[in-house]
Amino acid sequence: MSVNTASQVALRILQVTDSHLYASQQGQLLGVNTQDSLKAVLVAFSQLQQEVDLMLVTGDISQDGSPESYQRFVDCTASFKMPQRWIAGNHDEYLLMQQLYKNNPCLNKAFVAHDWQVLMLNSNVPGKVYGELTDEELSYLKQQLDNPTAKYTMICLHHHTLSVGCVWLDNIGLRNADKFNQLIDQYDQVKLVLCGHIHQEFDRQDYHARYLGSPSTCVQFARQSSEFKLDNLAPGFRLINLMKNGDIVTSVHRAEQFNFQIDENASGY
Ligand SMILES: Nc1ncnc2c1ncn2[C@@H]1O[C@@H]2COP(=O)(O)O[C@H]2[C@H]1O
Repeated sequence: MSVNTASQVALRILQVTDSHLYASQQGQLLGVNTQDSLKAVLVAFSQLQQEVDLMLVTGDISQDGSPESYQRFVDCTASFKMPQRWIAGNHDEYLLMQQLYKNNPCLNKAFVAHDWQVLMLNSNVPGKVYGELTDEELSYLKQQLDNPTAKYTMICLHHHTLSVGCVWLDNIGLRNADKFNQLIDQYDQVKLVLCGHIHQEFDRQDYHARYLGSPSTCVQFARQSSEFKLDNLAPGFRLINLMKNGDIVTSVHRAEQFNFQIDENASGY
């Protein structure tokens, strides 16, 4: 068994996803105040006393697409000094995000840390719940993979690209996932595909890439459910260490101290 030491880590990441914030700080999703749950998740992260280099925010920052909801995310995370990188989810207003944060590196599409290249793809389709990578986005991906700036690649996008075993969710994943998966299968350097959207823990190895998904910072979806169903697991986050040798060390954590009562009869939102 290999032992990973700090000196072997290329990048330490905190993944925060699907916060679904509202303009109002009273905003609730299916009985959960989404600002309170995000704050509880951030407290749970702080209690671990783990240093990270980056906060990676994999979409659905906002539930209502309001400028105030993005400012709310900025305010909630202001005490954390690590850089942030964001992608848009289906509930986000991507154009608004680009306007609001046009001079902010949080929307940068690519960066390198030691031997890892990280690519941030936009799968948002305005007005739709499902995701899609435009031809332009797929060409960008291919161009980056043809001209790698580091030995290993991690790709982040909001929508999931493999079945997660929930029929209703798989119907609203990445619509052109086949194209995406066929493309990345040709590039051995792709070691990790990270998504949001699925509000549950997910971890699968497929060919050379590992596919990870994470709990939402608000409500959780029940695993292996064919229809929309909530789980009463606590909100959470994922830690990911990208190792210099290409390994990935990751763990999921939850804000177990957070008191909440989900609307168990909810059949959707
Ligand atoms: N009952 C349902 N059946 C299918 N989709 C739903 C249902 N309820 C909500 N949704 C959508 O499914 C999405 C899953 O994650 P989102 O948070 O993006 O937003 C959710 C809603 O837009």
